[in-house]
Amino acid sequence: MDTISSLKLVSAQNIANILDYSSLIAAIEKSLANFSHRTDSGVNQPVRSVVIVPNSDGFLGCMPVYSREDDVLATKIVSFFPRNKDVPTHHAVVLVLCAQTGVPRALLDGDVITARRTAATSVVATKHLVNGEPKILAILGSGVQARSHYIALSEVFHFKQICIWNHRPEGAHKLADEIGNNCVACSKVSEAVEDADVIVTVTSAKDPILKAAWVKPGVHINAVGACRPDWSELEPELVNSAVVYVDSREGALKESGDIILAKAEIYAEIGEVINGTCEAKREQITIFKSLGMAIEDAVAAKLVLDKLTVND
Ligand SMILES: NC(=O)c1ccc[n+]([C@@H]2O[C@H](COP(=O)([O-])OP(=O)(O)OC[C@H]3O[C@@H](n4cnc5c(N)ncnc54)[C@H](O)[C@@H]3O)[C@@H](O)[C@H]2O)c1
Ligand SMILES: O=C(O)[C@@H]1CCCCN1
Repeated sequence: MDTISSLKLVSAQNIANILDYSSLIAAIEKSLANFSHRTDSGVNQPVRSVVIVPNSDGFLGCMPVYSREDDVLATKIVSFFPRNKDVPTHHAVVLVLCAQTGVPRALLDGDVITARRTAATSVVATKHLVNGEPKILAILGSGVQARSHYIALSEVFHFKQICIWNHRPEGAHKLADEIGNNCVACSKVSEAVEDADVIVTVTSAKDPILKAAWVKPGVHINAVGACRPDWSELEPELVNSAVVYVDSREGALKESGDIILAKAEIYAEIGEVINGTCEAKREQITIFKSLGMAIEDAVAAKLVLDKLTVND
């Protein structure tokens, strides 16, 4: 048997056409809840293993997972080279294997999956943690995740205004032009976030860009960048003034500089809020620290493969 010739290959374009946010958000919400059941979950997901590539700031992450409920066995391989200029900074593939035999079944482009499942995860966290009906969204960063977060959050919430800041102002202006008339590019982070009900940090910053003094009481923050233990996007005072939620406690304690450097207390996993075992403290400043989990990629890949099978 030739493993390669029997693999189904699924392109980015194909995935972009069929992976809709409404199904994805529902699937991600279920998987986050299931993951946080731990011993009863039937999810076997080690913390991502990371290989550092010296002198490039780059790294390679391997993200395997098995989920009994989803009947899926998969692994994502993702690289992140933040200094890339002519090619994107992130590249990924998702390999799905038969959960009964281990036979490799499909290899999917991982770029669209990563962009959409990360944004869908932030949507789920925002739904559970935002205080009231959010009207103003601030996005810090103007790359791939900034775009997917704008699209995914706008599917669920109706923002009157969107404020974009980027460390290179031309990036913020370009994204603001793409989004249109209820969107402004801001030259300072403080200006972008001062009235925001929801803030998304999606930068490659290694040092804090967002400060406690700039945000409103009760704001909800999705902190999506800074995935290394010595990188952070949030000032420690901000992290320690908030109620901190994470995707995975083990992942956050190993990888999140925002939490490790601030010596912050993790209140709950977002799955524990969905399961009703921990409270959503909506009136306080809430931070959802997202590092990204293999289960998110696996359920997204499964959605794609299920839709392809139906259409075959
Ligand atoms: N939590 C998750 O599941 C998950 C998944 C994918 C990506 N990410 C992270 O989200 C972040 C954004 O990813 P992306 O795919 O949009 O990347 P991208 O390269 O498309 O965009 C990066 C953005 O950060 C800005 N930036 C670069 N250096 C900066 C600096 N020193 N200070 C401030 N801003 C800077 C760039 O101008 C750009 O707007 C990255 O940190 C990435 O690793 C997280
Ligand atoms: O979960 C992910 O896919 C990403 C990869 C890059 C670093 C942060 N997390």
